[in-house]
Amino acid sequence: MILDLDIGNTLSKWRLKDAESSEIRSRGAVWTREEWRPGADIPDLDVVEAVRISSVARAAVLEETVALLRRRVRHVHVAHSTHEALGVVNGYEEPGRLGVDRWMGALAGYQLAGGCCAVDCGSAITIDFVLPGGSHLGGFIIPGLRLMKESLKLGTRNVAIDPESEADELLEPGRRTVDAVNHGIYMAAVSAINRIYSEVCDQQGVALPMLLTGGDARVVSRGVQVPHAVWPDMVYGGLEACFPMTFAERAGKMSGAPRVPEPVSLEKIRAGLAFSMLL
Ligand SMILES: Nc1ncnc2c1ncn2[C@@H]1O[C@H](COP(=O)(O)OP(=O)(O)O)[C@@H](O)[C@H]1O
Ligand SMILES: CC(C)(COP(=O)(O)O)[C@@H](O)C(=O)NCCC(=O)O
Ligand SMILES: [K+]
Repeated sequence: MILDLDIGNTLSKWRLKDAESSEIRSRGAVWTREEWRPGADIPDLDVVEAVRISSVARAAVLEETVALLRRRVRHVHVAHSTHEALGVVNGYEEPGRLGVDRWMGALAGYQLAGGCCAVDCGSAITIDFVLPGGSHLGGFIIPGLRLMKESLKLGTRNVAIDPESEADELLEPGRRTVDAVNHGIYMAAVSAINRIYSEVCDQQGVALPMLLTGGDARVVSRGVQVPHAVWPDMVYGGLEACFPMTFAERAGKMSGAPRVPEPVSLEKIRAGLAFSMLL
């Protein structure tokens, strides 16, 4: 089995992938913390022959995790943000400082769709752009839904947005604090994504397919008007592309990759932008 680990600021996600069949056998998530203690929510390492890790947690968390895994598993691969990989050139002045989850998402998006806009809705919402030739432009970082809510300190932190709620409801004015906050942060997130996408496509003169991932991707997806696909395993897709192990991976296949969404024309994007400026 291959153990893929995506350690975020909030949650450490894992999945076990069969090295022979490329099937995903199990998956889970635990709160990101200093140590991995064996327990019901942690995979059994006895069946693991290789690990691939993307981590944006504090260095100590990664070091502890890697030290523990190296005692039990032969192959441990840790992803890093580099100047160039798989045809993508990192847009950061200091490439190593780009969050490796963003880099994995950008690489996966490029491998799937060519140029793309990769959006990761986790603790932070990150919006990264890669042009069709492989040039990563950099991106945007805003607080994620939960962080925005906590920063208001209005006592609404424990009332999460119902992931099943419809965008229409979430975009109405709230008539209680908790709704005013939930609808406000939702509007902030989806309007930022819509606007940033249009601005950058306009600047670059290209309509890019958008891919969405992260813990809040599904609910955010409902409010994003830009045609897009939700790809929960996008960060894992970057790990697969960087460290291919299975037959399917060596052939360039990434698990759970969606169909590439067809972007609307650049003219439409520009018309939408011009219209929003007039209001
Ligand atoms: N079951 C869940 N447990 C915790 N957070 C969840 C859950 N479902 C959705 N979320 C949302 O997803 C976010 C975490 O998403 P994730 O992509 O794992 O973030 P990160 O990579 O920063 O750890 C939380 O901030 C929260 O808003
Ligand atoms: C921006 C992030 C905090 C997002 O992390 P996440 O929400 O996935 O936990 C992470 O990618 C990070 O720590 N990046 C380093 C700074 C940068 O990318 O510029
Ligand atoms: K994120």
